[in-house]
Amino acid sequence: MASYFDSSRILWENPQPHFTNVEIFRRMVNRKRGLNLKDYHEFHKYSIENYSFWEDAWQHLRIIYSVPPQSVITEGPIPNVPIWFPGARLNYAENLLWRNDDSIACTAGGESGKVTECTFRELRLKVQSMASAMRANGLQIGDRVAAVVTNSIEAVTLALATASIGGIYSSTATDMGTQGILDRYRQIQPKFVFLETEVMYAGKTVDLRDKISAVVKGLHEHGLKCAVVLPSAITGKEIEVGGVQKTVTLSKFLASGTGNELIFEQLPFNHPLYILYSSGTSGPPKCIVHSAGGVLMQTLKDQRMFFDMKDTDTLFQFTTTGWMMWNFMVSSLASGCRMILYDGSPFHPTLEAYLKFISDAGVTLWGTSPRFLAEVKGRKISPLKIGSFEGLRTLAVTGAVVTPPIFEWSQKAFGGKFLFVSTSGGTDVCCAFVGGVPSLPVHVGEIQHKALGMAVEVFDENGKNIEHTGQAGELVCTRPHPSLPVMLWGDTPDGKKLRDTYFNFYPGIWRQSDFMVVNPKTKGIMVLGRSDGVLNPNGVRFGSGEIYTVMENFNTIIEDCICVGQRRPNIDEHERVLLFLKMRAGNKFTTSLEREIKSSIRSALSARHVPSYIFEVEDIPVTINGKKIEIAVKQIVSGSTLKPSGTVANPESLKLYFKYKNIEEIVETERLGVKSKL
Ligand SMILES: CC(=O)CC(=O)O
Repeated sequence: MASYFDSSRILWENPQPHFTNVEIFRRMVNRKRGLNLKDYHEFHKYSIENYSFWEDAWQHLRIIYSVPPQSVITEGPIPNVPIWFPGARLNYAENLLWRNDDSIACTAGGESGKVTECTFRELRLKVQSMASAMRANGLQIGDRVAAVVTNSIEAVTLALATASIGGIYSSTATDMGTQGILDRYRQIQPKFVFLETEVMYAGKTVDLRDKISAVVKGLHEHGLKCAVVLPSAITGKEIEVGGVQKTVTLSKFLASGTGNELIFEQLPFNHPLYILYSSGTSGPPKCIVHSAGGVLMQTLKDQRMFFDMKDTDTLFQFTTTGWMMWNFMVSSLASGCRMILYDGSPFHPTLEAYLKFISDAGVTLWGTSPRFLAEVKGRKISPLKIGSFEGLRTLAVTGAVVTPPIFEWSQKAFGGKFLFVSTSGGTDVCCAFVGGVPSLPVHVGEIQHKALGMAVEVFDENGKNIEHTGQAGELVCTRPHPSLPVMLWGDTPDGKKLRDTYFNFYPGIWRQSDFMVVNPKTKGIMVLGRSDGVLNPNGVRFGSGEIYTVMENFNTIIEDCICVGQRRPNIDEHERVLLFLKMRAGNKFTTSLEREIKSSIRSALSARHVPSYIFEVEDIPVTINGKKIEIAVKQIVSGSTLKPSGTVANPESLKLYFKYKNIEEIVETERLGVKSKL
C-alpha cells in the first residue's frame, strides 16, 4: 500500500522567514522566559506543555482589557472545560474597534459589481447607532440576537453591536431553509431577529418575505421581542413586510436609539459571544456557545501566525454568515487590516469576473475552499490572464480535504510567490487545530504543522497515539485551549451533552471526529475526511480524501464526486465502497472511464481502495457551506430513511441515492439492458 507521503516535495519556501509574525513571537517568548526555543517545532512543544504560553499569547496579540486576569486557567463547572483567564474583564467588540480613523475597514462587493466601502470611523458610528437602538429596545447582557443575513457591513455591525452590550450573536445565511432556521433559533430563543428582505444570488433576485413571515411567526412563542427587516440588499430600499406581528423596518429600529455613546461592557473572558451550530445534516443541530475571549485569542493567533497577518493586509475570506469562517474573518478587524465582504455566487456573472474582483481589490490574504480552486482548475481557467494577483501573500484553504494536485496547481496558477496555507479546525472550536507556519517550507499536500497551543495527536481506536507510525487515525486534542465551547445551549450545568459529544469516545480527551495522518519526517499533516465517514472495506481504514485526490486527475470531465461506505449488516459481511460521479456537461460516464478510474485508484493507493461500484448521479449533495454530505449519503445507501435537513443546499439530490440500497437490482437491471424502474 502506498504511503500517504510518497509525493512529499517542497512547494514553497519563505525567502525571509525571520520577519514573520510567528518568528517574532518565538523570539519574544525566548526573551521573556529566558528560553532558547530554536525553531517552530520547539516553540510548539513549549506551547502545549506550558499554560503560560497563553499568557504570552495574550501579550503578543495585544489583547485590550480593563482588568487583568488573576491566573491563566482554573476549574469550571464542566469537567475538561476549564475557565480561562479568571478575573479578567474585556470586551470583544472593543478589541475590534480600536481603530477610529479614515482608513477602509470593510469593502463590500457582490455579483452586481457594486462596491461599498466603510472606514473604521464609520464602522464605529454604525455600531454605536445599532447598539444604542438595541439597548433602547431592551437588549441586556446574555440576551440572544439572531440574524438571517448576507455577508455585509450590516452583518458585521450587528455582531459588534451585540458584542458591545454582552449579547450573544448568531447568524445564518439567507439560503438556509425556514425549517433549518427555526431548528436553530427556536433553541436559543433570540430577543431580536434581523432579516434580509431581498437578495441576489446567481443572477436572480430572491424575495425573502415569505421566509421572513414563517420565521417570525415560528419564533413568536419562543421569546422574540422584535423582528427587524433590513432594506433590500440589491437596491438599498426599504421593503415593507405586511401582516407580521412585532416586525419593524431597520430605519424605525435605529430611530428608536438614544444616540448615546458606544459603551463596551467589561465582561469575563469566558462570557458567551457567538452561538454556532453543528451541521444538523443527520440530527437536530447542536448550539455551540463560544466565548468572547476564546474566539478573540484563537482567531487572532491563527490569523497572525498562519497567514502572517499585518495591519497593511486586505483579507478576503469567501464565506456566508452561516459558516464559522465568517466569525473567524470578523476578528481580523482587531489586526487593523481591511476586510472584503463578498456576497453572492462566485460563478455569477462569471467566474472570471469574480477572480478579477479579487485581483483588482488588492487582496493580500485570500481564504477560499478547495472545491472552488478545483472548479477553476477543472474549467481550465488561467487566473493570471484575468488579473495580476500581485499583492497576494497568502492563499488559505479550508473546509474540505485539499488534495496534492490542488496544492501544485494553485501555487502555479496564481503566480507562485505566496504561502499556500491549508488549515483544518471546525465550528466546534471556532479556530484551527492545524495550519500554516509561514517560516517553514510548504510540502505538497501537507498542512504545515499543529497550531500553537493545540495539543493535537493521532489516536487509534483504542486511544493509543500512533502519530509516529505514519498511519492515519483520529484527530484528538489532549489538552484544553481557550476556545473550547463554553457550553451547548440547553445542556445541563455540568455539560453532559457537551461531554457526551466530545469527551466520551476517549474519556476526558477531545475527539474532533476527523481522520488525520502526520508525516513522521516533515511533521506535515493530512486531514483525510470526517472519521465517521471513514471507509473500511475488508478491514482497511482510509479517508474519502484519498479517493478525492486521485479523482482530481479527472476533474476536467468530472465536476464532482462523493465516496461513501455502504453497510448492510443483514446482507453483507463487509462494508463496501461506493463512488458517485457528477459528470461535467458534455461528458459521458462510460465503462472505459470506469476502468480508468479503478486502475488509477489501484495504482495510486491499493487494490483494496478500489470502489466496489462507481455510478453516475445527477447531483452531489452539499451543505449550504459547500461541504459534501457524506454521512447522510452513507446512511441512505445503507438503508436509512433520513429526511433532508434545512442545511442541505440541494435537498432534492439526496433522493437520488435511495435506490442504491438495492444495488444488486440496479446492476442486474443494467446487465439485462432494461431501463431501471427503481
Ligand atoms: C477551519 C475549518 O476547518 C473550517 C471548517 O470546519 O469548515
